[in-house]
Amino acid sequence: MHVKRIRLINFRNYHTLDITLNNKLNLFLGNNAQGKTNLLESIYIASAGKSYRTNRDKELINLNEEQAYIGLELEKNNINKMIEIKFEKNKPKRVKVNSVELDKVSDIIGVLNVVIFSPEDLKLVKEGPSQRRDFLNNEISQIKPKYRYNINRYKKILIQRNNLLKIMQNDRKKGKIIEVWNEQLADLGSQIIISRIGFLENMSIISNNIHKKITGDLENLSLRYMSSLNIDNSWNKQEIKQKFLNELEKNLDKDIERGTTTIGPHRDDIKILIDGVDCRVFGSQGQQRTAALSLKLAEVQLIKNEVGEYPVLLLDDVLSELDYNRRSFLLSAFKNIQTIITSTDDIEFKGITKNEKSTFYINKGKVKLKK
Ligand SMILES: Nc1ncnc2c1ncn2[C@@H]1O[C@H](COP(=O)(O)OP(=O)(O)OP(=O)(O)O)[C@@H](O)[C@H]1O
Repeated sequence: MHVKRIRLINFRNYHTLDITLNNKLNLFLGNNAQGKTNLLESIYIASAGKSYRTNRDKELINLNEEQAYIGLELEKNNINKMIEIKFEKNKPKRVKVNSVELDKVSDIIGVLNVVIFSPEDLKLVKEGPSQRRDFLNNEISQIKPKYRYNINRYKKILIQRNNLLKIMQNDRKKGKIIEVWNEQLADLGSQIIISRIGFLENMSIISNNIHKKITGDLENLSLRYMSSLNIDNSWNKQEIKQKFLNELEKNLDKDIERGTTTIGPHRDDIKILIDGVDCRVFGSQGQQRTAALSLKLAEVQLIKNEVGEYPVLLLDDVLSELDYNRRSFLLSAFKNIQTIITSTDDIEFKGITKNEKSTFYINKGKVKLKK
């Protein structure tokens, strides 16, 4: 799939933008704070329905304006599609696909698949568990819309259960309804865990293949789902659900005392192992970055396997963060994928014809194509 055209009106520091992209490589060059990341963000929003930088849509509207617009034309499976998103201050955003308004913004997920890679992602291995959970949630949602639904429902029920736990701190009798929340949490939670374990099994094989190529066959990468429920990863849904219910009951006193649910998929993590050793604890900084790169690239392959087409790859100023070997690998691995790269400095690409590359200059929210 590829993005053909992007139109922006009053989006962040863009007043009006209308550009046609190359099917292969697009390089956006500009100094700091000119609008490079803003442009990638607009493509990401057309894919996910929301930004990865902020939850407040009004920040996306130009500071001096009341409304903003993202219009994106794409081709997927040889069919043209048009995504349009309108933002208005103090109103929910509206999303249209081929001129038909969607009931729910999240229904946009899956129309355009993108993988975004920024310097922050290189910290995926090093950072705390919430980053890795976000990674799982975002990636699985792109492939399985039902997963997104389950996660959203789970989060809502978790909030209700936690509110009840706080009420129970003063009056335990008021907690009769907790069993209803436990049942729903365990039902959705077990589905979420099953999806994550399945996803990681695939991801482990693909990311290891990539990791071996980057390291010249020197290292083996593997991934393991680490559940706070102490389950065996081979268990079926019913077994996980029963264990979750038992653990919720067992931990009730602790949960009431803390006013929060202390176990469940919202507390789980991924262990990233190099040659069987936990890379987060024992890996060098270089190994952690390579592992993160392997995971991100595996995501691209996984989407291709599930959706049948490669996603669009967005590289936000990430090339300057990689050494020569990793950079060459990244660029050669995905020659046939539409790639949109931002950078402050010009980048030399080998083996790419003139027609396969477009270079744009960004200056204060204005974009010019290099002739
Ligand atoms: N809602 C908004 N209205 C107007 N300007 C905005 C808005 N949001 C962000 N900006 C401005 O957009 C500019 C460009 O931001 P962007 O993050 O795209 O920079 P960049 O080109 O990627 O720079 P860097 O190389 O430093 O990452 C910033 O100066 C920022 O103040």
